[in-house]
Amino acid sequence: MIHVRNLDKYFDNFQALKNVNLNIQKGSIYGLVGSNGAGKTTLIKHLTGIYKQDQGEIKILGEAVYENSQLKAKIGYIPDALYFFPQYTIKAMATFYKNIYPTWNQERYEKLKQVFEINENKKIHKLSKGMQKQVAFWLILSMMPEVMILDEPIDGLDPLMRKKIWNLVIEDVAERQTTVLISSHNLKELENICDHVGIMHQGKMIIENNLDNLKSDIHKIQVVYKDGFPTELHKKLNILHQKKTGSVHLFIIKGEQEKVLSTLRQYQPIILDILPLSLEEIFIYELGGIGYEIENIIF
Ligand SMILES: Nc1ncnc2c1ncn2[C@@H]1O[C@H](COP(=O)(O)OP(=O)(O)OP(=O)(O)O)[C@@H](O)[C@H]1O
Repeated sequence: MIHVRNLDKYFDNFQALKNVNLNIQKGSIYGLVGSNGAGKTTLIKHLTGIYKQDQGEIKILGEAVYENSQLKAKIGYIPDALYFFPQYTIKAMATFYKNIYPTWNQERYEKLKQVFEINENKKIHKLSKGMQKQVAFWLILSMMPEVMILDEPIDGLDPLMRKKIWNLVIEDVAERQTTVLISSHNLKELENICDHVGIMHQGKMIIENNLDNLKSDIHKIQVVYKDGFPTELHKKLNILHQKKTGSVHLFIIKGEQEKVLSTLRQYQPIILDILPLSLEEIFIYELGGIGYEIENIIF
């Protein structure tokens, strides 16, 4: 559905995107995460046809998106910095959308009034930041796009509204096989709704995978050995992080789970537990593994 191949983008001499690849299947909810300045918004602006790449290929529904207005009409986009026409009310903005997007669904717009509970005759620029985000979702959900691209979409929304909106997005994906890309620093929420994740850092896509596969390749393990941790294990395992509390060693180890466990078992541990690993932890340790200062990561 969305395929990006070897994408490069320069701003003057600065290379913001370096050989980026991205693949999103139809009906998938894809979480795009990364360190600050990694290139997420720049990538998204290519997917929405705002920027033209210097190198590489971008295909959405099999077509190039740049200067392709027919394809753009199938893509619903919530940018990180929202823009509405000055002086427009919600109703006027909805009419504008109705005229532009052939898939606009007035019935849905009317139904969603009950979810958002904002008077449609209000001028959008007079609404709070969070309410403006709600309006953006109200409009995008009513335009029934094939693809939704959401850049930091939940910033400024209260927890209840975030939950309501995610439910609407998930329902939409289930009913219509919408394809969704969400860029966010809120990894806890992304983890609950995404099936695939791409992690960016310094202009590169460093990992792209199904969330379950990502979790099956990295493990949090608590282990206790009678005579302390056998030092030779350091050579046999890909340890991304470790911490010792009393006799308990906590490790983040990359690799196939069975192999990791059998290696640890060779030295007869007294305790060997696998603990659940969150997307937030995967993000921290994967980036830590490529030399990014863990302390610098801002969520
Ligand atoms: N129009 C531009 N001109 C010059 N440099 C730019 C421009 N837009 C982005 N950049 C640079 O490209 C890099 C990537 O920026 P981008 O906004 O894509 O990052 P991001 O991953 O979305 O970051 P954040 O999580 O902080 O929002 C940054 O170093 C940024 O300064």
